[in-house]
Amino acid sequence: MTTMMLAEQARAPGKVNLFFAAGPPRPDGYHDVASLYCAVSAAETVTATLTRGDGIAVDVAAVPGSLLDQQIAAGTFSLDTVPTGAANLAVRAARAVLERFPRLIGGLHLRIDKAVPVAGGMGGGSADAAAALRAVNRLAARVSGEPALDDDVLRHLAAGLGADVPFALAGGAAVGTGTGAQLRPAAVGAPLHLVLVADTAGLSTPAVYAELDRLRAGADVPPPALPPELEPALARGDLGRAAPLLRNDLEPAALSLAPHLARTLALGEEAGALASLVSGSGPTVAHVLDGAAAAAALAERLRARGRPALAVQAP
Ligand SMILES: C[C@](O)(CO)[C@H](O)COP(=O)(O)OP(=O)(O)OC[C@H]1O[C@@H](n2ccc(N)nc2=O)[C@H](O)[C@@H]1O
Ligand SMILES: Nc1ncnc2c1ncn2[C@@H]1O[C@H](COP(=O)(O)OP(=O)(O)OP(=O)(O)O)[C@@H](O)[C@H]1O
Repeated sequence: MTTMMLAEQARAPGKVNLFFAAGPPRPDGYHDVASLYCAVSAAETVTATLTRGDGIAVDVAAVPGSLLDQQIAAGTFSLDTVPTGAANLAVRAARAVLERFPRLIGGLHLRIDKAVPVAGGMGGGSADAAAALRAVNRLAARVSGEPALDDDVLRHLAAGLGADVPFALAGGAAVGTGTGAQLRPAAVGAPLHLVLVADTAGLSTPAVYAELDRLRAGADVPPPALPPELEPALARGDLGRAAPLLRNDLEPAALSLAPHLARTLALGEEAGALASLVSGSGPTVAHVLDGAAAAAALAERLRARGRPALAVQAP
């Protein structure tokens, strides 16, 4: 007798924000942003399997050699801290899809193979949500015989799950406006070579935004916008021109909450990086290197000194 494994798998990338400007706080607690999102070659994988039960069970594992895996090996992170219940973004994503397939009976098992640091500013949870949307959509359609949700519906569900989830669904490079969920594709002429350096602790995204508001209290904050020259320079693959324009408004706030990040940022200058910046709300730091060999060498040197570090390509 053969058993048919009813499983579907999907991947979604972690991200860095090559440029990130945030406006003043809005009445709803969010901030309007201008974000140049760029996917990195460190990705999350979600495998959705149909079960006989009726709940959603979650198993989380670290991808061998990933930044997350290095953090676990260094003893600075434990997978036990990742929620496996309704607070997990992949579970929320799965639920959002299942609501659209009301006739489907059965439970779900989600296996999440994580590569991206947790609460690291790289949108790991958002990538899990995006991958779960796709995997559960395909599984539900297969099992129910109904048509799969189209991309417009998936994008709508993604926006309801978090500001970074639509980008995780789209991948590549994109400019995000509004809360970051409104996207248009951006051109990157030559992939960037980054070294990502993980930190010993995570930073809470709302806490970093709150610190930004505190640091800017009383100041006149301009509406968020990308420098006009940045996109054309990146599209041409002109890193010499683009690198000095890279900036993250959340970096001073992340540094205020985690002052030791100044040291991690300084590692880039010592290594001849073209730019170094905190990724999103931090604390992961991204160094932009001039080529794959330079990136691999820096990552190797940092790992030899016990720092979780990884050379990646973006996008
Ligand atoms: C820092 C970034 O990762 C940069 O891409 C994002 O702005 C954060 O995206 P995210 O984690 O998907 O954010 P959400 O889960 O939607 O929101 C978490 C919290 O971050 C703050 N938040 C988020 C996005 C935004 N444009 N303004 C905000 O003020 C709010 O306090 C919100 O309650
Ligand atoms: N699938 C998930 N993986 C990791 N954390 C999750 C997940 N679902 C929910 N969380 C919760 O969300 C918090 C932030 O996780 P996440 O790794 O997405 O942060 P982040 O990468 O800094 O987010 P962002 O860059 O979007 O601000 C975690 O501390 C955890 O409690």
